[in-house]
Amino acid sequence: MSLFLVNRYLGEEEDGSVSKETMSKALLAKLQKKAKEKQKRHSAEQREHLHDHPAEQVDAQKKRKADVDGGLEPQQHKKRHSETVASCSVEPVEETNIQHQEEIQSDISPEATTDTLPGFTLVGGFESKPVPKVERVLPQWLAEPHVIHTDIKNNLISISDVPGLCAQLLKNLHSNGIQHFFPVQAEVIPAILESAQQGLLIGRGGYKPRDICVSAPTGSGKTLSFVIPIIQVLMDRVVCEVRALAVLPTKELAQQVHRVFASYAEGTSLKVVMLAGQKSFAAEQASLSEHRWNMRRSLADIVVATPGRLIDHMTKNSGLCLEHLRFLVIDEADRMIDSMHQSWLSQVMGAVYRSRAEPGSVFRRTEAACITSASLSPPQTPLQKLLFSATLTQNPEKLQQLGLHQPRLFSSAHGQADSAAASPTHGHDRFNFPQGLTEYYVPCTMSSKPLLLLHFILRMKLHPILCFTNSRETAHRLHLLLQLFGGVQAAEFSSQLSPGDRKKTLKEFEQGKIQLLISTDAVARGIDISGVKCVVNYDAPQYIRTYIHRVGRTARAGKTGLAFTFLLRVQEKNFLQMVVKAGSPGIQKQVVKPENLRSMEGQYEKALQKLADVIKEERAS
Ligand SMILES: Nc1ncnc2c1ncn2[C@@H]1O[C@H](COP(=O)(O)OP(=O)(O)OP(=O)(O)O)[C@@H](O)[C@H]1O
Repeated sequence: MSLFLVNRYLGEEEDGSVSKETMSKALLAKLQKKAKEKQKRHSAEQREHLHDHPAEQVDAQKKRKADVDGGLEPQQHKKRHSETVASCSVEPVEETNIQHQEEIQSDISPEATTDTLPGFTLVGGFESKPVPKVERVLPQWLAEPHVIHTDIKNNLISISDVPGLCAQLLKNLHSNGIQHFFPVQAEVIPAILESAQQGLLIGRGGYKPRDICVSAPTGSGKTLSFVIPIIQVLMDRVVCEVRALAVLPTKELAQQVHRVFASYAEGTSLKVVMLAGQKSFAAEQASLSEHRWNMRRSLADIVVATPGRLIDHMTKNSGLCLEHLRFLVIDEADRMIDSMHQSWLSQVMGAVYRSRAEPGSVFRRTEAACITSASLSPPQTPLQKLLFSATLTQNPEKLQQLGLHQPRLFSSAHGQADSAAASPTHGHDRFNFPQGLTEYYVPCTMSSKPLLLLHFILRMKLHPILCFTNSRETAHRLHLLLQLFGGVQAAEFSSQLSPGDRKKTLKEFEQGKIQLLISTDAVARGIDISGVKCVVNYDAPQYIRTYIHRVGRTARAGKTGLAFTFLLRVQEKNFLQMVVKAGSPGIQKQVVKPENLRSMEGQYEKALQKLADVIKEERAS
């Protein structure tokens, strides 16, 4: 028995002799015939379409498969469908109804709907279409930088060939052993000098000078490319005010840059002050300014600071006045962008544009905004940002956080015309590696790592070696283990050491008293240690930027150097891909045969046993 009974209007009964049943059957046969014809027509059309568009054939097959309920195969689906139908024991009348409904549904073809209902979008019928790849389009200043040569040795420029440097600076350069400028210096020094041609108070033509971004390999001499022009421009100042501020991510880097500024400011009246927590807060405050007869007098022309200490001085109102700031140097700029959450830049900008000068005065300062003829007319003291990094991001969104004004980019990563980096549409950042650097990876196991390191020092005599670990704990254990093994002058370096100990350790390493310095990434960036022949990544770095800065501690200033990265089997594929994608000229495999390590194994086992006791004792104390 059927669930529903549908009484259908069967037309006028012309002849009373024809029974209702006969008419039903006739109608059913007619409808079935019509449905079959329609089905045939539809499949013929589909075949024709797929023949014209073979690529869609695969999609159509996939779609057909996906359409099957619950992911069943077509056969199963058919079976289930027929079972369902059978279990309902549908009377012929209902069967007619089902077919009739199908017919009605198939009648609503997309064409028919859009034809009959113009302006309506048909929902459904989604098919995967090949979507054109979105290509990265960089702003022109990033896509077309001023190119810097990476080959230092063959592109030296005599210091006397760079115009605009005074006799005192040339003397200081000579006394620091510098006869030639490196390519980055030869490009960037004249650019900064040119932007200050009109003196300190106004930019070229009365306008704000363009900001400058520099992306050049590690050890290519970026420090002097801002130190020299800043000293040159500020040298003629009459009143002492803070006119240059260099911000660096770590205390060690701030000390290093402070030293360079101080040595080139010799023989001038410029005063360089460091705010990095090396001295007490009060001592730093006293070095910034003094008060006499109720007047503040600045004692600093150039301030070198870490962001944290800088904010301390600004918030505690310690006498740091930035209203006359002309140059803001952001060294290791990509790292500084990452620390932007500390909002140090917005605080600096706030202090710079807090000027009390009357509107229209030449000392008036307004932040660069949309350029109109009105906004350009009043001359004002300009602030120029100078950004430096070996791994400067090309991500405009990140750079945008720095609020750059019509920036100019000097970059070596775009140097080779055939390189993918030359393309502005390239999907990821590529960097240049120092020319004198040779990169190797060494396949290893966890237990063979210390033996490999010992092999490099004792057999291959590659010292001084700067060895990087990913954690303080690994650095400490490795140091203890090598001490227990004996025969190697090793030291460890991490943020756990006191500032004094850190300074002493670096000095001893530089003097050659330490053969192996085991360090965390505390010295990975910017630190310039002369004479490092070899860098060992005891733990493979996770990020390409970390790798570039670590290996960049060797092969500096046009010299040669070796970098070895110990890789576990599981790390090999990803690590090598990462390095090649970043633009490495090539990383070679260096296999150390197990028999080369065998003779050290006995002594190493003993050292390992002792290490367990030492660590226990350390934990207990
Ligand atoms: N013109 C030059 N002649 C000789 N030596 C130079 C010259 N310029 C810089 N150097 C030396 O090159 C070394 C590297 O310079 P610097 O530290 O400025 O490199 P960098 O590009 O800042 O590197 P990083 O990206 O690692 O910070 C330093 O020891 C520096 O004294």
